[in-house]
Amino acid sequence: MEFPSEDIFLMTASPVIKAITNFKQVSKTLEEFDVEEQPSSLLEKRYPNIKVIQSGVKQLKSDDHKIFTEDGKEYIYEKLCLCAGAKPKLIFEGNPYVLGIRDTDSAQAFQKNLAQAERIVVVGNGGIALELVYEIQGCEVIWAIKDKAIGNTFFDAGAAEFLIPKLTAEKRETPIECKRTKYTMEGSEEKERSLAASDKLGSALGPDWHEGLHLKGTKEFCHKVHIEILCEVKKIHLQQEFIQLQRTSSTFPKEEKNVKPDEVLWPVYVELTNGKIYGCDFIVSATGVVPNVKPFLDGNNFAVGEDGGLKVDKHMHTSLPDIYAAGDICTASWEPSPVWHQMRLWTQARQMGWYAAKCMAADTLGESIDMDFSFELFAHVTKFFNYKVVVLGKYNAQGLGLDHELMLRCTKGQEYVKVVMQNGRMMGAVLIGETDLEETFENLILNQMDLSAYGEELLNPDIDIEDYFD
Ligand SMILES: Cc1cc2nc3c(=O)[nH]c(=O)nc-3n(C[C@H](O)[C@H](O)[C@H](O)COP(=O)(O)OP(=O)(O)OC[C@H]3O[C@@H](n4cnc5c(N)ncnc54)[C@H](O)[C@@H]3O)c2cc1C
Ligand SMILES: NC(=O)c1ccc[n+]([C@@H]2O[C@H](COP(=O)([O-])OP(=O)(O)OC[C@H]3O[C@@H](n4cnc5c(N)ncnc54)[C@H](O)[C@@H]3O)[C@@H](O)[C@H]2O)c1
Repeated sequence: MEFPSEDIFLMTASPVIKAITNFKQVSKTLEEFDVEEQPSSLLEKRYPNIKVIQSGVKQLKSDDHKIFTEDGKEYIYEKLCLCAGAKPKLIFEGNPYVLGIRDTDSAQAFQKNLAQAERIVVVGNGGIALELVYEIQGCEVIWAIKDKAIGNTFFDAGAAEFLIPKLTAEKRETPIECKRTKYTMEGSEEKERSLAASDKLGSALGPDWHEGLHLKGTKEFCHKVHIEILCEVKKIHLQQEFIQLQRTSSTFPKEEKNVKPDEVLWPVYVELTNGKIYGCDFIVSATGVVPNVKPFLDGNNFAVGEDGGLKVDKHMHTSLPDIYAAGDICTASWEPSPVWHQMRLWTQARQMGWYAAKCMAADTLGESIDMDFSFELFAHVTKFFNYKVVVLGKYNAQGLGLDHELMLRCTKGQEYVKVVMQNGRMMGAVLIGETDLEETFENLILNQMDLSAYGEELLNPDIDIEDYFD
């Protein structure tokens, strides 16, 4: 707290605040922490100059340095940091059978619907879809993806193949403990939580969000996932519409894989661009996010990135005076390190928030500030299909064009190691399983040492690679 005598207002639409606890720097850039929901009074007690105002911001007048909240109040700021996150980018938004997952309310609504479901369709191929298809039990999942292989935001086809057997496993394994951010709800008060209106945007759930949920449908089996590749959703037909089309159009496609007796109908039918139709109880749209900029744009001439976020420079400053932004709402618009890119993740939101605060303080004091080290290398640790997953740098050769080489090491059911090399330098890596390679590879990517002489030996499991580079 650099300015204990200044008033700091934390304005939030959510009744609880998220606090980071047990923060641990696992390596130079990989970090591990718990995220807890806490009543705002705890923060106010700890820092008396912070006041939490629980009301959504409905308007910003940047020319007047004023913001207006939904409870009819207005506030003047000297410096403002916008951290309003993102919203799910839903397909067929507004269709009552299409659900998104973002905050506690939407996750609970999903759980409730799943408890009555026999079959659902999951659309999307990123973090949420990967977690869902693995966690859901007792409900058939039709997983519709645009790509050839699963998990396109994190993996290539090789890694996808390594992971697939876990989806056909009969039994769920005991979850592994791994170094990744953990999400708990300790300290939050149920009473407060239930007051949150369902149309209000709460905080994104983040890591381990499904651990407190019971993700089970009506059946007794474990996984039953059918994957439809290279397709999108063309149309969603409600039951009545579907019956009508079946009756009147001789060319209308037949429903695939009907698990119910012929005369029993599904509430909703999904028509895919590959011509197939699946009946289901509901659809989950896990199709990414859009920055939540709407309340702030009207009347303010922000520069906005291609992904819809508020553009920020290397000091987290937006294009408007005294307004900064951090986390999912912003689009990093500085010239990034060759091995860093933005991804809307907890870790980056925390790093950006921390660094934005330092930039705001430095500006106030008229001091200069260097870019935070965390933006030197993209580093993320998570868990998919009960494997520890570490992704580093340009792990999918993002932006490297054809000018790169891949090296692989894979032991079925145990580990998958991929490194991305360019001109003898390591540019990125995907590590699945307990590889213990993250620190060494992090160093090799950061120091850009010429590794040409080592060739394939880099991934030789019989060599202790750490000794090589000490
Ligand atoms: C299901 C799910 C699982 C995820 N899993 C992971 C994971 O395993 N690892 C990982 O790194 N990341 C994960 N993420 C991503 C991560 O949760 C987000 O990147 C991160 O929460 C972004 O932080 P943020 O502070 O920018 O936004 P948020 O956490 O969304 O917080 C935005 C805050 O702004 C408030 N707000 C919004 N509009 C207004 C307004 N008009 N006025 C006032 N307040 C407002 C909201 O109430 C909220 O409190 C996951 C996301 C989801 C949805
Ligand atoms: N373990 C983790 O690290 C983790 C887990 C869950 C979520 N997250 C983060 O939370 C956020 C939300 O997750 P998400 O899975 O919704 O987003 P995502 O960005 O990870 O994935 C979106 C997926 O939807 C696909 N898609 C986009 N439009 C589509 C369309 N019209 N039809 C079909 N597919 C479409 C994309 O190809 C991509 O596969 C992301 O920022 C993600 O990184 C992270």
